[in-house]
Amino acid sequence: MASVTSLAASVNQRVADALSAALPEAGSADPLLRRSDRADFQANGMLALAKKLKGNPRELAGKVVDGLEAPDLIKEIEVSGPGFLNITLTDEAIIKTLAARAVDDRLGVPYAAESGTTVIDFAQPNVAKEMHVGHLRSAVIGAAMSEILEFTGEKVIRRHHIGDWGTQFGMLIQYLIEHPHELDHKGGTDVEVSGEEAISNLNRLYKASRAVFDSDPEFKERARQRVVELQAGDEETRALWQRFVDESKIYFYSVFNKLDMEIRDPDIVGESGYNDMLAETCRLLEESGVAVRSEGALCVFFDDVKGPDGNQVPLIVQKSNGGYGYAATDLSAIRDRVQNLGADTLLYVVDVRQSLHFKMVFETARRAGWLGDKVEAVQLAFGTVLGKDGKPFKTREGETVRLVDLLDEAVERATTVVREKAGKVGLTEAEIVENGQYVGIGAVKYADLSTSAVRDYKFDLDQMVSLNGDTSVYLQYAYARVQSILRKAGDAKPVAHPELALAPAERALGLHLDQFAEVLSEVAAAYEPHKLAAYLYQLASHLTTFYDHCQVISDQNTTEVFENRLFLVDLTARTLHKGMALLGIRTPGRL
Ligand SMILES: NC(=[NH2+])NCCC[C@H](N)C(=O)O
Repeated sequence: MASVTSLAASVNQRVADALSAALPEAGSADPLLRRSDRADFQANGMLALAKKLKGNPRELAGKVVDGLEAPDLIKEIEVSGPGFLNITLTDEAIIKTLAARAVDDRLGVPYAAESGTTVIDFAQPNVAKEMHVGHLRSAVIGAAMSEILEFTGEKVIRRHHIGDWGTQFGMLIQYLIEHPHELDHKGGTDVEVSGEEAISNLNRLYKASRAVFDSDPEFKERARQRVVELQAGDEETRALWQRFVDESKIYFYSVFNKLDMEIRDPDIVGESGYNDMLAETCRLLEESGVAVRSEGALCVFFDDVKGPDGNQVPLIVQKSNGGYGYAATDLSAIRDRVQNLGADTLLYVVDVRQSLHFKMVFETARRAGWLGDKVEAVQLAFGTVLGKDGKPFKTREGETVRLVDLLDEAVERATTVVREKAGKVGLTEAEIVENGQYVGIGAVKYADLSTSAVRDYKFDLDQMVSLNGDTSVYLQYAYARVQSILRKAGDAKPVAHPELALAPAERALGLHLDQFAEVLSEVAAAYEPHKLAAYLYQLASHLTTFYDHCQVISDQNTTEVFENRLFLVDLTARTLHKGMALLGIRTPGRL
């Protein structure tokens, strides 16, 4: 696998060389190269540099032009405005670079120069509870980030920090002890249980136990005692707890399956997985003085975290009754992930409403020395999913919307859209059903991934499955259209012909294709998958313009033009496919 130097990087290097030759005292100044409308690229670096060295920017730019020798790469370079450089590349350089990208499925994307181990915490629903849209966001964004990081060479360890511990389990387990057959499935233990059955079982049990808990003080007390036994590792209690976890996993897997997402069992390490570390975590914090006792509770204080009354609001790692909460678990998880899993980066894909929690947890871990001086802890925070009306997403009855219902509806709408066009392509019923799934689930994922994560976004199915605009189905159709051209081309192979003169639409498409690697490395570095979505959308738009101006299959074309255009659309299809796959979205060949 050869990693390919992008056109932008090549040009940048040549301009930088010419710049330091023209002005040795400039050292290794950055030419600040950008894509431009006026030419292919514009370099703005001469302005700042001339200002710094008290020279004339146009003069300096002129010297750079005179000293630049790159006939293979640069067709035209001129000084413009107050001292910009407008740079136009040769057609040959564009096609040659793309040909180098096309050799294998890495598409010339290099492995990151500095890669390490990232432990990514995402897709973390709660046991015995229905999944909601917030869990969708974490799953979709986290899965995409994992794939992207892995593709750029990072070692990625996935952790699904499911909520499987805490006081409500005392209530559930105690209820199950008193009503032993409530979780049973008709037909014995080895019947196949569906996700639907599993969640309805759990919902029923939750409601029933809650009712007793609220009305019967003695039950409440027994439930409290049960938590203690659970946390102390009592065998019978543990076994019953395990049944809740197993039943929930059946449900989680069915939802993830619907989402066309693979979640591996060993990667599910819930809150309970850190139980044995909690006491030690607290002891270390207390001994080092990072945490102090305050009214019986073990607390960490922060100068800049204050409540409305002006008093500091601490992070509570152990409650005054001795119980450990969410923070103690997260701190223990950090110790595990750094010390045992060797993480250099801890990435948390969690709702922005938990930002204060993570800020305090990270700071505590830092004070305790658990992050060393090189481990980075980052929350990739996402905003709230809103309804069409812009208000938090609820049913008309004011309840949280069930994730599965949403997904089913998305697939249903998408299937209608697919069916309307199916005749033209000659899809079979089975293909319509399959494509409906790919389009519906893709639509939900793409809507989530195409806006900056931290912003709230509106869950609007009509918009999501629209054929026009920034939607996954638009991209999927673009992909399918290329596949149809490639099928029509029959045995003809895509061949790059660097000697050809390119039409403007070909150049624009080509230059955009070449940016794939750079976009990916940006996305990986800044944890911004929406930039990959934007890139792919622009790619599809360039493709559309290309179709409008350049026919691939036409009597007017020479064999070389035909093969070269085939080459361009084929590389576009492969780039779309790869990019969409990284986002977790399928690209059917016929749509
Ligand atoms: N390490 C973590 N705290 N991860 C986030 C867990 C999210 C939590 N289960 C929730 O549903 O809100």
